[in-house]
Amino acid sequence: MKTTAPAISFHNVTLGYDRHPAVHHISGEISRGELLAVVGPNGAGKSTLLKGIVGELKPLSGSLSLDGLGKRDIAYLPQVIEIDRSFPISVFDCVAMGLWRTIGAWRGLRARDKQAVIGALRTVDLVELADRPVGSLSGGQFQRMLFARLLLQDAAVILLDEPFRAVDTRTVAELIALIERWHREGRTVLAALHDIEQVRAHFPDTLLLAREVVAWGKTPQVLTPANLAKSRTLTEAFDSHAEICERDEELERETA
Ligand SMILES: Nc1ncnc2c1ncn2[C@@H]1O[C@H](COP(=O)(O)OP(=O)(O)OP(=O)(O)O)[C@@H](O)[C@H]1O
Repeated sequence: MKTTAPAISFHNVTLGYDRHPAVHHISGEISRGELLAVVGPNGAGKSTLLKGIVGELKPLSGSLSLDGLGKRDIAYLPQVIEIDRSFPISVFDCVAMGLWRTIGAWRGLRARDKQAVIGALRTVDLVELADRPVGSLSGGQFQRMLFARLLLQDAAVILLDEPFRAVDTRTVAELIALIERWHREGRTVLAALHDIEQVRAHFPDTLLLAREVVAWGKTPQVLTPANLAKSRTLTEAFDSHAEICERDEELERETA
């Protein structure tokens, strides 16, 4: 049973594209301060769920609520492949964008804002590269830069989509330390991940998805061999058959 106030509540929510559900009938709550891994095979709907929370996708049915939180309280890191790395901007300026919420889009940076940017760059060990264009960074450096920007965003809820993709082991350890710091600070952190051992080691709670919820709760109880096998079977079955949501069809027949 959850003891703390929810940060995000799902009410039988279905999310998808062009009216085709990608993840459906999700109900449940994510508590404030939770460190939750969202796990599932390719195509299970992990990114779709995060996009639903951040408001990039409107529910096809059902609803989700951010209890007492606004969109501005959410920081979202999409998958690296969705980010345009050719944007002509320096590492410093890109990280400074994390301050947008506090200083507004058009005001210049004050001395203390610049110090905050340098501090965030120092945390991720990128001060030396502050003047470089973002396009010249390696995959791991680029991801560290995005984490520095998240640090400055100071958000209550942080959503990370595959944050360790194309990142070396040392950087992964540093980024996990930052995630654990956010957790200690009482922020709600969700990360879509595929490395099960990483999840077991660092994430107390897990939501296992396969186009629907397979299991949701304490990580050791969720990541059982039986649940993992079920998630693979369900995702494959959904991918090969379902164009439309069968449960919705049944409901329509019942209520017709
Ligand atoms: N923009 C889109 N338009 C149409 N279908 C999409 C779109 N994005 C995702 N999908 C489909 O929605 C389903 C869920 O995709 P999603 O990206 O959420 O899964 P995932 O669990 O994040 O997968 P991965 O581990 O491969 O990143 C997939 O069948 C995918 O093809």
